[in-house]
Amino acid sequence: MSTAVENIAAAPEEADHNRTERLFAAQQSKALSLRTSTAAERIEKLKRLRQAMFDRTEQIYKACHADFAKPAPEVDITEILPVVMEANHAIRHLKGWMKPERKRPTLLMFGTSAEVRNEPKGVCLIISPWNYPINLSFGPLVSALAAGNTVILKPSELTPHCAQLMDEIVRDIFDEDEVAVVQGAVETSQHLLGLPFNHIFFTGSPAVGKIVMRAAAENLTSVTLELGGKSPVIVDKTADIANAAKNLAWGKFANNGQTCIAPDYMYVHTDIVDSFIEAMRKAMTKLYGDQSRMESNPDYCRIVNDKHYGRVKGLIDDATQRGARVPMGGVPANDDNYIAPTLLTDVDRDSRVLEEEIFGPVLPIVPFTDTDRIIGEINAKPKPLALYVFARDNDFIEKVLTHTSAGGSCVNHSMVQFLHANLPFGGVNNSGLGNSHGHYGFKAFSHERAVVRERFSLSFLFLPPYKGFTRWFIKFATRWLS
Ligand SMILES: NC(=O)c1ccc[n+]([C@@H]2O[C@H](COP(=O)([O-])OP(=O)(O)OC[C@H]3O[C@@H](n4cnc5c(N)ncnc54)[C@H](O)[C@@H]3O)[C@@H](O)[C@H]2O)c1
Repeated sequence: MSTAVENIAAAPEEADHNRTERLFAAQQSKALSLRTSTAAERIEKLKRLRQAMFDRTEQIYKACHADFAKPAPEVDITEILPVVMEANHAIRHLKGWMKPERKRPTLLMFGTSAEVRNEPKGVCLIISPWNYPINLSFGPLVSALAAGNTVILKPSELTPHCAQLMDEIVRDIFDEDEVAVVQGAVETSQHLLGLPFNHIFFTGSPAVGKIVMRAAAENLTSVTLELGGKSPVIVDKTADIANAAKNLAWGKFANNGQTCIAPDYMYVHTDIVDSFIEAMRKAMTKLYGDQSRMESNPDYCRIVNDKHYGRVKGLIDDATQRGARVPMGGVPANDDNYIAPTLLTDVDRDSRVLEEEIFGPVLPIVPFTDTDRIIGEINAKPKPLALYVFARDNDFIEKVLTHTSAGGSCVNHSMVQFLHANLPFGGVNNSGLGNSHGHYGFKAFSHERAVVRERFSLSFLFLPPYKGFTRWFIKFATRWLS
């Protein structure tokens, strides 16, 4: 049997618009019948998707490796596990999530009963990025299906082997009027954005997020935007340095730093900068072996393509030309998009590496002594997707958390907020809009419909003619019943 990985040459560059429109129309009518779908029916679909993750594990490894040399254990942790976890969580809780939530009447609404019903939004579009191609496509798909929707999924064209494999998986386990993959690049994406979807779930850069939101506005389509940006780290002098280095080395260099919530730049208290760099060196050697042999370590993946390799190398070059030092890593001559795990110090404040989202294995270190000053600097930038703080001093931690804003945070760790199924995952302003994961993901793909049932309320007393008792009652209600 030929696999998706072998078939990749057949993948179209842009989708056939006629097929896309046929799919959309078919899904519109299917979505109507799915309004009455039961928890058991939805759970059966989630189980199919979960099973595919196990049945296709070897193909997923191959596709991720072909796209950016992603190591199999990292595929397990960051592609397969999150999808299986999302599915398991939804399967466990879906019945409860689907139940209408009863609401107690307020004084003014005495004599009514009320509930919030979570109804499916309808036909949903999921547009995903390349950096966790399977996870960030099938994760939202779990939430969309749990909420009873139909879905068109547009994966990234930059990870074509994964896109082709997902197309094959979806064709295998779903009817296309329920779930379909539409492959293609920018033109395909923009054509899809012109259709009147009921919800768009987009994961990608803030720049494209704005394009998506503008297109959605044309149809007043609701959006969830999972975006990116520069996620700061603060390492206080009270931090457990070895622990901070270990957790940051993993958080930063897993997936080669191509993670939306990767630590982007780091404030380290001046008193501990030298020992922190030494601890990072040790932590990296422990995780990925000796620096000189890291290039051949199969656990260390690659930059996705030449364009991004050139971009990340350009950030390092710009910083070093402005006087930055490279205490660890750098860019050896090579032809396979390898950049060593790199630390930068003495970085000029105007360097591009401190301005643009790095999205690669480069970590600039900025020493600090004045906490208020760095809080001010963080608040002067667009709100980040993640902010990490390492300290033993609880007052310090509390100060950082209360005086900054971020999509999510970890204290004394990095990245693990993504794996907590009971927490919302999302950004704020420039880093995103709305949430995903677990119950929050289910809500993103549901419309919360308010339903009031009249029994014996006093609302008839508001009806005209507005004279005598009615006038008195309106004033009474405004003062005492509102
Ligand atoms: N918040 C999150 O959960 C999350 C997760 C992963 C990545 N990200 C962010 O995504 C970015 C990296 O991913 P990327 O490079 O794939 O992002 P991207 O925005 O370039 O592309 C994302 C998707 O949008 C499509 N697209 C690209 N240009 C488009 C256009 N002009 N019009 C319509 N569609 C277009 C692409 O085909 C792709 O499917 C980073 O900024 C990262 O922080 C965020």
